[in-house]
Amino acid sequence: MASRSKLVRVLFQTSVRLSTPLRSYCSAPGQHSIIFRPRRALLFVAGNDERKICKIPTLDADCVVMDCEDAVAPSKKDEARKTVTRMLDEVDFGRTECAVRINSVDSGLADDDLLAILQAKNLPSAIVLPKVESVEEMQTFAANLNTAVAEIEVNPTFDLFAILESAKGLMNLQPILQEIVSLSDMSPFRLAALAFGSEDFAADIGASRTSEATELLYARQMVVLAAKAFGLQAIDYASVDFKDTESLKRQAEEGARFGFTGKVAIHPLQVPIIQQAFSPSPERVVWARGLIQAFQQHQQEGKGVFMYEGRMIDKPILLQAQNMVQSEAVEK
Ligand SMILES: CC(C)(COP(=O)(O)OP(=O)(O)OC[C@H]1O[C@@H](n2cnc3c(N)ncnc32)[C@H](O)[C@@H]1OP(=O)(O)O)[C@@H](O)C(=O)NCCC(=O)NCCSC(=O)C[C@](C)(O)C(=O)O
Ligand SMILES: [Mg+2]
Repeated sequence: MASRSKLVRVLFQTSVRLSTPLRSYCSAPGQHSIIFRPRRALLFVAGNDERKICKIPTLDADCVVMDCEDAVAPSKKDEARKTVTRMLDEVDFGRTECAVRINSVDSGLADDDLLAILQAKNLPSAIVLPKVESVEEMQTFAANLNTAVAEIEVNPTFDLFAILESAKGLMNLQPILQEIVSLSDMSPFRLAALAFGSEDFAADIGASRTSEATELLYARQMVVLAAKAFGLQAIDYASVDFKDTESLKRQAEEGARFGFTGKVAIHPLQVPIIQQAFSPSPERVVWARGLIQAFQQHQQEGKGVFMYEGRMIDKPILLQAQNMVQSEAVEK
């Protein structure tokens, strides 16, 4: 157990670090900044599957999520923790960001996951927390992460991706997110993304999954709304039929139109399709640049609203164009 003085030091240092302004890459109108790091495809891989993890540097994914949760059988949890910890130090993931999905707070396994992962010299930049359902769980998670971080020499700050995957979690979404944001003032994490766990969610509400995903519509839109209200990236569901690349393209493009900023991937085949769907097309970027220029010109002439390429333009459309240009710049 860490001494109280070390815990206080960690809390103080963490809050100092978190007061540093973050770069932003896009923002919803009148809302907070959303973090700059593009996370179009989050490629999951079982934490105990060393062969697949070693392939990650060749796959050009924005982010890999090494999983200690549902991709790992109960009897392999310890093996997964050890493999993930070793892979963090041994594999050069190149441009791919490293995240680790720990087990849910109520599983009783999350603490051991955290303690194991924090033994790595190269810590992951993000922790993925599944099955978020209550404010109390978030308090437990923050306390346990603070304790685990107090045991090590370095003072990391993790991006946190919360996964919403139950009816209870959906009903409690706003207080949960509020609690995470306020806990992050005193903890070594910063809430960065809200993801939707469609498979657990469908099981929880007794829905049957379809390719059109109409049964998920309300929950997905709630996830996007909550993410935008809290200035977070919004990560859409995993399309589990990975051989059906045509449906994946349609589903990913729909997610991008809904306002999601990325999508879970489970197979290498899905990565380029998802990343393409969540990148603005060159034509749209040219359109956005022209619009921004025209907007500035009209502003100088004292006009707030004007026509551009046959469409009425005002401030919200300008903000959407700015998002497009900025996200294209960071994805390069
Ligand atoms: C489906 C599986 C078993 C088919 O695996 P396979 O080996 O049978 O497939 P393959 O087509 O033969 O694979 C081709 C090559 O790609 C490799 N490969 C294949 N997949 C990956 C991968 N992910 N990362 C890196 N490499 C991968 C694979 O090893 C192989 O290379 P090789 O011949 O040289 O060995 C495999 O793709 C896999 O394990 N995917 C990840 C599954 C996973 O992590 N699931 C949990 C996340 S989603 C989730 O939990 C739900 C959620 C959010 O919580 C909720 O909605 O509720
Ligand atoms: Mg799940």
